[in-house]
Amino acid sequence: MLIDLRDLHFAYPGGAPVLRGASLTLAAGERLAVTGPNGSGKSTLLQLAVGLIRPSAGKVVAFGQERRREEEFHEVRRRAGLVFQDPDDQLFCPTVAEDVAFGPLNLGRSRAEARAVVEEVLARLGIAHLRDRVTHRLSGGEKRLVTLAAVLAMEPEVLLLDEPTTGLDQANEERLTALLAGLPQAMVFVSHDRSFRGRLATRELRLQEGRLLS
Ligand SMILES: Nc1ncnc2c1ncn2[C@@H]1O[C@H](COP(=O)(O)OP(=O)(O)OP(=O)(O)O)[C@@H](O)[C@H]1O
Repeated sequence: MLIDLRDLHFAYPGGAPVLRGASLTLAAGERLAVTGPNGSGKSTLLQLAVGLIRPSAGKVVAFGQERRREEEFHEVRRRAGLVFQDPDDQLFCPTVAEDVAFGPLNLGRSRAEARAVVEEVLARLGIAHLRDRVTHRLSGGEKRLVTLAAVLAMEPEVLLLDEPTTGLDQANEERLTALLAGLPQAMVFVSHDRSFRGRLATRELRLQEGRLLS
């Protein structure tokens, strides 16, 4: 099992419980869709999986080990790439090329290697033309594709995607669906888009009243 979330409980400070015994497993080769009403805790679940927040009860097991401390989650975040729901939470460099190169450079790749990865990933996503653009001036859909490029550039073993098609036009949604369907990585993706889920998911879970139901 790549990711194994066991009986997670979670509430934001001062808030009502969001998760009340949520469990999920992700095996190699799976593309698991998570659905559920607005505010049901789907983004919260992805953030728990990579340790950006910690459960009040339950276990996060990732890549064969239980993860509790911050250092234990560093490895999880290297191996499982999270694409945030809001691209502005993810992009922080002046230009697209710098944002996409940041991960590979941080993982110890040389400048030349990082540049090659940037070119390759941008081409795969059909956004080579955005390479030298100023990130914060991109459109919503363009930003989303750049966040995906930034995560794919790190070649994670698992992808965690929070509403990856929001803001994409039909052509880009088609391209993204084909790209994701062709990737070898297991993924968990949150999506309200039924047709996208239908085309990509190998399994679907619904988050309701704090628990995941199949
Ligand atoms: N940082 C935070 N502090 C306090 N409450 C939060 C925070 N983030 C989310 N919440 C609340 O926790 C609940 C779950 O939020 P979450 O974003 O996980 O839902 P979601 O299922 O992803 O929703 P959507 O489909 O609208 O994206 C919501 O009620 C939300 O308002």
